[in-house]
Amino acid sequence: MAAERYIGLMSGTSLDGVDGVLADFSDGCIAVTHHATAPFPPDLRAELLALNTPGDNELHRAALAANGLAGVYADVVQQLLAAAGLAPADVQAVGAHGQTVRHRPGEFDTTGYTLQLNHPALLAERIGIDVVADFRSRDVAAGGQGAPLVPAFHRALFGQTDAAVAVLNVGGISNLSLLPPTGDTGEHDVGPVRGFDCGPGNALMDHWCQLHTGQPYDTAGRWAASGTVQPALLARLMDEPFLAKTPPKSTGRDLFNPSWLAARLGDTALAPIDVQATLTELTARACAADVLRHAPQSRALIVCGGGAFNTHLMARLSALLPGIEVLSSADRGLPPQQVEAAAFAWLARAAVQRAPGNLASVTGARGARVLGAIYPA
Ligand SMILES: Nc1ncnc2c1ncn2[C@@H]1O[C@H](COP(=O)(O)OP(=O)(O)OP(=O)(O)O)[C@@H](O)[C@H]1O
Ligand SMILES: CC(=O)N[C@H]1[C@@H]2OC[C@@H](O2)[C@@H](O)[C@@H]1O[C@H](C)C(=O)O
Repeated sequence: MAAERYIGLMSGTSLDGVDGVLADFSDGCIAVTHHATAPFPPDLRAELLALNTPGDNELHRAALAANGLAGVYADVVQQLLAAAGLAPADVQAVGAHGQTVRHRPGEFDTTGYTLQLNHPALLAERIGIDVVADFRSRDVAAGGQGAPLVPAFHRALFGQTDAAVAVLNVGGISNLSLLPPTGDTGEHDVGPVRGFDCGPGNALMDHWCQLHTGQPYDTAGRWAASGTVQPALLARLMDEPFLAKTPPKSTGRDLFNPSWLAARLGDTALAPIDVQATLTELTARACAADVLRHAPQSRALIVCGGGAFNTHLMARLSALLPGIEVLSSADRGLPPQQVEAAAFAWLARAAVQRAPGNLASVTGARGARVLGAIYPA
């Protein structure tokens, strides 16, 4: 059988840069064969971050930022082709997520919108491979949240026939997929896959760490681990209505941003190290509470996204979830930083095959929809 290769490109809400994977879907399997990354140039990162907040001359700035993003995406694709010794014609399509700068589904006129900056035409022009982009807007048009989209992929990759498992992605924002046992006879024996955004992942921790240590993130959570959780602050953070909201639900930097944190910190003078400890505890508690509320029967919690490298966060999740094995996705065959990019390779393939990519049980859309728009090479 001819090789069926797809590339997935993800740049998420952490804004740390682009992860790309080359995946081979021959024989119905998902095999990630190569991984490449590229950090954002500092100016581009600053502009993408700034575009998350209303500002002057946004249309012009967004268009130029999208050009810059396509350049970084193209570099990652070239790295993958070079590492694999492949030509553009050897790859069926590239799934390019784009950079979410606003996410307001179901708001305003009730349809609302989700906006991922991207320039798929420019990317197709640079790499000579079909590009699939704009994965979220069709689900929003169908009344859904447009996010999270990874649960269908999580099911394909991590679903077990004999046990319920949960998959937690800790990127800038955290999201959970709840996978019932697929059963020997097929899926959905014990209900549909569910999934939703839990709340903050690394975004607030990264912001605080950068502000007070100059480092982009708290490596292994060591700074947080040496601080003391502040109960009053934690209670104010946990009081956020989004955390208690019933799914379907999704969020982003529109809500969990430095202003949100500043409003809850108020004038209280706390040691920065203790705030970091408290922010890490917020992420751990919000995610653990969701597992216990929605899928306490889960046998395992498989953690992916960069947060899986935060040893302190992983230890807190384990402590808060007795009886549930908390493990990195690496222990189930795919390193944490590759899972989302692999999901967009998988979603690109779905688009090319005109197969639905969303799960209405997750996003709340009126039904299954083919996601994305194809820009031919
Ligand atoms: N060694 C580490 N120790 C602690 N945290 C880490 C480490 N490595 C990465 N991280 C965290 O992971 C983040 C990047 O995660 P990831 O690449 O999954 O984010 P993302 O793609 O922006 O995610 P999403 O789209 O899910 O929001 C970093 O910003 C940092 O907070
Ligand atoms: C609108 C948007 O970009 N959402 C992202 C974000 O990052 C994590 C969480 O919030 C999740 O809902 C989603 O990403 C993953 C890839 C998803 O759609 O499943």
